[in-house]
Amino acid sequence: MDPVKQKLKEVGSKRAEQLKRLVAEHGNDVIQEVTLEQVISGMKGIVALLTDTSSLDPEEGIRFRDYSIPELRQHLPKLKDDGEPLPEGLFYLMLLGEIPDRATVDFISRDWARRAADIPGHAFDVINALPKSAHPMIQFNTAILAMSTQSHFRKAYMEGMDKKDYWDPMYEGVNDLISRLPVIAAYIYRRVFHNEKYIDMDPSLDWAGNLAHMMGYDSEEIKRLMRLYMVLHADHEGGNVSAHTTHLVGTALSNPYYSFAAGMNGLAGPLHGMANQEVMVWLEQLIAEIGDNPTKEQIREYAENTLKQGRVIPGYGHAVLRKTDPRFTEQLNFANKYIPEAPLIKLVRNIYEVVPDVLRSTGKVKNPWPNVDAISGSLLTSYGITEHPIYTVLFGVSRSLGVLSSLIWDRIYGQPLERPSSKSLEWYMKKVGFKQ
Ligand SMILES: CC(=O)SCCNC(=O)CCNC(=O)[C@H](O)C(C)(C)COP(=O)(O)OP(=O)(O)OC[C@H]1O[C@@H](n2cnc3c(N)ncnc32)[C@H](O)[C@@H]1OP(=O)(O)O
Ligand SMILES: O=C([O-])CC(=O)C(=O)O
Repeated sequence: MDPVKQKLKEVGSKRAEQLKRLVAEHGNDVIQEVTLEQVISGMKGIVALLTDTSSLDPEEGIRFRDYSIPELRQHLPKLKDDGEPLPEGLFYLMLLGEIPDRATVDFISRDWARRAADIPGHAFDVINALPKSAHPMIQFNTAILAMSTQSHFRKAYMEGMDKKDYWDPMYEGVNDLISRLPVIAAYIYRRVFHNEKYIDMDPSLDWAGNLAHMMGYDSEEIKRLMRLYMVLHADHEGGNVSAHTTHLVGTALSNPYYSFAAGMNGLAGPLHGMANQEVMVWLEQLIAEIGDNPTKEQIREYAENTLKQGRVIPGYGHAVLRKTDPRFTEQLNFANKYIPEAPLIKLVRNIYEVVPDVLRSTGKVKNPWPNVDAISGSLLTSYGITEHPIYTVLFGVSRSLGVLSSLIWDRIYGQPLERPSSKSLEWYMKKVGFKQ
């Protein structure tokens, strides 16, 4: 048996038992009070989900199974000592709660390369049936759904599998799906932006290195950047739109392809993953209007104008974070180390000095600081990956690591159908004694 799966079986059965006991012994304990405002403001701050893969602190940012990003970069296996951690290792950490050794990471790389070779031809046919002008996220999601014809989970369910074993076909499907996403993403990229000049997978490469290779980038620098990108975007606890949606749809026992496609539809929204493309549109407009070397005063004016038009400044603000996103900082450190003079990076740095003040002065923005999307596109563009519409697809490839390892755990825990209650405005008014 696959050693990762074997280990998961041992760890999983113990934790599933613990959860059962916890609910049996403490099911009626009160854990939180909820205000009307929390409900109406998008359930912010309401603890309502069980997710082990990562947790988010408003001040400190993300921790993957208790490891901060700098700690991950220190401890996860790398191809070279001065390189970036391999995303395969992060997948293992999120799935199993411990740092893998290099041999285990190599096993996952090889396993994914093997699985990626079996993508059904119709996944490419449905992409080809779409106009090239269809946004890459439309093409990406269509292909994900098309691949669900191969779902182990659906097959096992139809054959009447005992529900305590659901995690097993879910594990298989999740690994198939993760392994294939770089191939699909690169195919869409080459189709839309490089005249359909496709590049075959190199099964000797790691998962992220292969993505760079299939997109047409074989330099070590871009592979390193891709590994960093894939690690940083992988997870952000369970309440963000893509993770929550994947989980929600999964609770209906939809297969991993359906569940993940649902999450990706959320990622494609401009307030979530698509913000990485929106940032580039905002920057391009700024450059078109003012020039590529704007003063801080000009940036301030441009940002204020955006707000006057009733629009958001993309890449800034967050639903949970109340400080600069460490994923922004990590990318900025990377840029400062390798490409400090890149014009877009200079612009990002200048914007960082101006926009928080502009947002603070509105008096309503809860977090005026940059999030992950404020720099990711500028970094990719500075390395020559200039086609902005592909950025959310790259985010999606990375996000699969977190939300799909959580989906396996959902089935290990036997999480039931998610079904909160909804009430009318009249109900809320009555509940709090509101006088009309
Ligand atoms: C990977 C990710 O998903 S990271 C987030 C990516 N998204 C973006 O960068 C888009 C820009 N940012 C935003 O729109 C928001 O900050 C969000 C969607 C990320 C968070 O939204 P919320 O939790 O509702 O933010 P918050 O509670 O601070 O909102 C309060 C007000 O400030 C506004 N606001 C928040 N951020 C911004 C911003 N960057 N620019 C302008 N206004 C903003 C909100 O629109 C809201 O206005 P309203 O009361 O008139 O409706
Ligand atoms: O946490 C959130 O709501 C959004 C976010 O940054 C992410 O999903 O990466």
